[in-house]
Amino acid sequence: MLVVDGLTKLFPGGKGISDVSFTVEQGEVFGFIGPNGAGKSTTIRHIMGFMKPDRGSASIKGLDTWKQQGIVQKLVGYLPGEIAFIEGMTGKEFLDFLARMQRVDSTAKRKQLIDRLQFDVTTPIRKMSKGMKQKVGIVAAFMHSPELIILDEPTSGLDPLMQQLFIELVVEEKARGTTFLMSSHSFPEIERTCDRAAIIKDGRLVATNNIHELQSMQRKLVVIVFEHSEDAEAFVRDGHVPVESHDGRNVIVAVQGNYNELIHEAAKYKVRSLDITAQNLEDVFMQYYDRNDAGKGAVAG
Ligand SMILES: Nc1ncnc2c1ncn2[C@@H]1O[C@H](COP(=O)(O)OP(=O)(O)OP(=O)(O)O)[C@@H](O)[C@H]1O
Repeated sequence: MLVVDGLTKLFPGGKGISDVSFTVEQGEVFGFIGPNGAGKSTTIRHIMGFMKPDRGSASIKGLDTWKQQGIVQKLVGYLPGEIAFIEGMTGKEFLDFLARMQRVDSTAKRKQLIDRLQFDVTTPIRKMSKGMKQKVGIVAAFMHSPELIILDEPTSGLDPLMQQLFIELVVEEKARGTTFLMSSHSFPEIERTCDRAAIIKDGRLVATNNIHELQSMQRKLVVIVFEHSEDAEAFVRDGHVPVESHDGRNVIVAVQGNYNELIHEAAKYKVRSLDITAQNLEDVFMQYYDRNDAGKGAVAG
């Protein structure tokens, strides 16, 4: 669906992106993660055909996004990082204006999105909060049911409830076969929606990974508090599960995927409480990268 190949753009002053390559398959949700200034928006602007690369290319369904920007932009729903609205319009007028350009009857879908995002579309845009404007932008990107939706930091400005709703919208659209590319600062958000993700730092991709594979590699630390310290000692002595630490009635166990053994062993004793904390997925991502690609500058699929 989307192929980014060696995309390079150097701005005066030396910032920009260098040799960025990745592909997004049809029906996939692909995350693009990186700190401020890493080059996410620059890459996305090239993919949208707004900028001419110094080297390399981006193509959507085989069409070069710079050379055939008019056709390409019609195929895509786009939420920019900073939305430039036309001054003086209400949300409704802006969406009507876009709908005329999109030339698709999006009335029903638009109404459904507005109902779910819960905002007053008749408010003048200049009076809207950042979050409300973001909602208008999300409706604009989704309403014409494009095959590919490109979102530049879609949840910035949204409260936690709306962030959750946004994730549900992405999951529903994905089930209908829509392809997504979305940039984010936030690993948890990417983790909840994406199949694969790429990390970009200082204008270069440092790793691309399958999120589900990373999740299965994620270690969980389980803190078990036993009713009696003798039980904790016996549990540790049995040695059936890898114990990280033991102190009185408290035992911390590291688990990677296999919970049955732990449940089986712990159930032999009286457990007072049990807490689970997950290893940060970003750490897993970087550990995986260090192990597989360190020094090679290569990208893991
Ligand atoms: N038109 C431009 N002229 C000069 N420098 C630019 C231009 N656009 C972006 N840059 C610089 O290129 C780098 C990458 O910017 P970009 O906006 O792509 O980052 P980003 O990853 O989207 O960051 P953020 O999360 O802050 O939006 C930054 O250092 C930025 O200052």
